[in-house]
Amino acid sequence: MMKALIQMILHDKKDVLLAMTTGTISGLTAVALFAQSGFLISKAALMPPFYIILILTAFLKLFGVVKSVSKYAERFISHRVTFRFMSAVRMRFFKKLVPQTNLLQAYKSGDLLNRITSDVDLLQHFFLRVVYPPFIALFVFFATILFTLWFSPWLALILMIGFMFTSTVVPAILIYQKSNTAVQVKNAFTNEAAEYLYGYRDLQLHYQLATKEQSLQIISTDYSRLKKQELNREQSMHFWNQFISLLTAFFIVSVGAYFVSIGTLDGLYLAMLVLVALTVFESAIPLAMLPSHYKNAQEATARLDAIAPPASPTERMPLVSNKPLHITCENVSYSYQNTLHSAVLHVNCTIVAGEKVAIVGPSGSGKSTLFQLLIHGLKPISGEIFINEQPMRSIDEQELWAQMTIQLQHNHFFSGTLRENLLLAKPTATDEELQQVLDQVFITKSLTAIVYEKGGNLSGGEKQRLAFARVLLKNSDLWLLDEPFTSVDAQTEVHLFNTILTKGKDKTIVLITHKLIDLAKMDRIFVMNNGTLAESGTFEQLLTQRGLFYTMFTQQIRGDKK
Ligand SMILES: Nc1ncnc2c1ncn2[C@@H]1O[C@H](COP(=O)(O)OP(=O)(O)OP(=O)(O)O)[C@@H](O)[C@H]1O
Repeated sequence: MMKALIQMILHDKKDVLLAMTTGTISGLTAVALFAQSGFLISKAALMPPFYIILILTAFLKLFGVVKSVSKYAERFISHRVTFRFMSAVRMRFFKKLVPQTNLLQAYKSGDLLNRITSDVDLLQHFFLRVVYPPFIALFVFFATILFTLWFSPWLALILMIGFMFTSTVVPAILIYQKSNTAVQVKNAFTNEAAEYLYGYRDLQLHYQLATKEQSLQIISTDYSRLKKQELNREQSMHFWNQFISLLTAFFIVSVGAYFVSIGTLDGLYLAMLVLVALTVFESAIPLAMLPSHYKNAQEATARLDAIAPPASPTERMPLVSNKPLHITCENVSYSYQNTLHSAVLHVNCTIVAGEKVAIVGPSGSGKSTLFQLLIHGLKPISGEIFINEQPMRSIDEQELWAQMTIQLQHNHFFSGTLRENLLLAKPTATDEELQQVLDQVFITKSLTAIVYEKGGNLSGGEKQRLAFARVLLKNSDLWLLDEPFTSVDAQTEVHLFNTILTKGKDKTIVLITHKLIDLAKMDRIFVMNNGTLAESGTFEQLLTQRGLFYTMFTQQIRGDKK
């Protein structure tokens, strides 16, 4: 991705060039300003005609103004490049991140948050502190060394040695010393903090709060210590830079004084050359921190790359068919990352348009995984799912989801009003329409009722009924519902199940459920077991078959009677 970062920066070639030019002008005029001051002091001591002093002072003013204006322009332009660059980085990252619906399963949420915020933000230093400071330092030093060469090759050599030390030796030491640990510890700290916050209530109930707090405290102390070490290292690098600059000035004074004494250098220029040497190192100050910023950027990009592998280059096509949708699974298998067994294995099935299919099976048999595959939340590891003969993976996702009405096991509710949360499913719905669906799902709250973030003030059953209200509002031709009423009381559940059948009379419906009693009303039942589609058929067929469905059904009936 480092190459990609450079390419993103180069999108703004004109501004990059302008920032470098203004930065170089600012560096050069700073040197010229001090050179001129040194020269003016020496010249004034020789009592030249007044107009000479006047001209020299005018130049001093000119350099001062140019330095300030060019510095301002450099800051302005370089930050403009950085803002555009950051926006491109964020867009690139989010474009890859958003389609990966299973990210929270693969990463801890604290870790993910760290990558989204802190890793992306670390890259803001990439242009400002890594890419262009070396160019400016190089130009300014090169011009200053040439300038000094005009007066004395030896003094130019001293300046060059000083530059070599400050631009290569000091940063090289920093590269050698910098380790990855601070980033890793920071990550561990964020993870621990996120788990502490999410699990606060459970930890409290199990008397484990103090233990967790202790481990959080230990990681936090480790992190602070490492940050302090990093800061110390950076400060020592600044110190060495300053030291080299003063040492160079010292050698220039000593060697220059010697040359003046033997008459190979005019004493008039000595103060000027010393001030030049002191000033030119200012443009090298950012170089001390360059390796640290470079390494940070490298680590951040590696972490971002790890989470967001390049999107598959396959072109997504629109859903071409305008016939009612039917779904076909051909030998579909899926296994989760870092697991040995398949959650779904060699599933073959067809769901024809208008059909009502229930997917049932023991807990952990692969129902939800198959559901996720059907809604394109997961992509099969092998096999293919077709929508009207068109491979699902080739269809534009937005278009696909526009045709599907999906109710997940857990649905999100945003902080706002009930109305706003319902409009998500149908932005054009009138209040009358919204009120109607609320009545159909037996919600008595008003449309203006406040909903907390994540539906914190709603009961489990209310959340499910509101999610179902969204289904009724969206009302596309294909409904996919994953255990929609597990938290709803038995009587309301029967009503809502009937609503599915009446309102979805002409729809294709796929319903995952544990409740087997009412399934006679469904056209077909798929029975999952250990990831495979063990049985399929109508309610009567499956009962006559006396297989897994029959066993589950009789057990459930017995359980209900007890
Ligand atoms: N994110 C995940 N990472 C790894 N394994 C997973 C993940 N999600 C599910 N599994 C595993 O995949 C298998 C199928 O899980 P799935 O959730 O599809 O079952 P299910 O039939 O829907 O179960 P339930 O009825 O309890 O919801 C199980 O063995 C489960 O442990």
